[in-house]
Amino acid sequence: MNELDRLKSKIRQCDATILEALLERNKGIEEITLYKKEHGLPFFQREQEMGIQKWLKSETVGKPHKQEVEDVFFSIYKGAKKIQAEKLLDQNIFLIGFMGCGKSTVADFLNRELSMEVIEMDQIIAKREGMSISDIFEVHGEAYFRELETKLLKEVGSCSRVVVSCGGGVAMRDCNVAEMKKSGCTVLLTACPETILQRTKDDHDRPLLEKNKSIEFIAELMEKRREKYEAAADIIIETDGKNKKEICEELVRKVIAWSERR
Ligand SMILES: Nc1ncnc2c1ncn2[C@@H]1O[C@H](COP(=O)(O)OP(=O)(O)OP(=O)(O)O)[C@@H](O)[C@H]1O
Ligand SMILES: O=C(O)C1=C[C@@H](O)[C@@H](O)[C@H](O)C1
Ligand SMILES: [Mg+2]
Repeated sequence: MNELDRLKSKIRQCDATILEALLERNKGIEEITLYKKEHGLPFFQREQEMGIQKWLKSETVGKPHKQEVEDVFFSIYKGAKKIQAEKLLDQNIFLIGFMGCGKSTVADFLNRELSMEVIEMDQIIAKREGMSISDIFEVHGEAYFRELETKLLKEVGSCSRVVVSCGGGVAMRDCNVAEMKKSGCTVLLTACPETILQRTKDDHDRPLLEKNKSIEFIAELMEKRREKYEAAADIIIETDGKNKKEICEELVRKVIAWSERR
């Protein structure tokens, strides 16, 4: 064996070692996820993740190719989140509910903690149309916007394991509800009018609320919508007084239970 072949063989040996360790690691992630699921333990442990990252930083101090090594580990950590998500959920998650109930917040958390892809319906529609939701309402009217929502939901049907942060009015149309139920679980987030007002009072991108920021208006619109929201929901989660981690823990548990009941 010449020198070059010997060096190449060393690299191949390293690859085999990395591969074996990675497969073993991934298996460990699956086992931990199942253990947590079976024993009702929390899925989201930010402190633990911070600890792992701290360990990595301390281990790579002064080592060659520090950044490259860290990049690989971050990719492994992200992959581990995906493995966790695959073990826990096997359908799309449609987050529905009144403006400000926390759909985008919950979607963002699931993206960060389980590496789940997020579809922000309002954002996608605004980008496609090249104008804000408020402008779409003003220029083309609400009916036009509602058609765009239905069209987008049909497209989402071909995705798997995505989190869809729906527009607040999506559940009002029966055809939308039927579309969501074809590929996933509909999760209704609720909050009382006082909480909604508190959460939305400083924003200006909700045309239906813009000139109506009062408990009375919110309570009335919420009441008008309640029946439709509840009929559309596979799962309901009350969000008042809960933080996003608590809501997402509840969400994952309830989606698993719903999925097992089916
Ligand atoms: N559980 C919560 N506790 C405290 N604040 C929250 C919670 N959930 C969301 N918020 C805050 O409330 C505001 C509205 O939340 P968010 O944008 O997620 O609502 P949304 O349901 O996506 O609204 P929209 O239907 O208008 O898109 C944000 O400022 C967010 O940080
Ligand atoms: O509740 C609603 O009807 C709406 C909620 C927002 O997400 C936007 O989709 C739009 O402002 C309409
Ligand atoms: Mg939102």
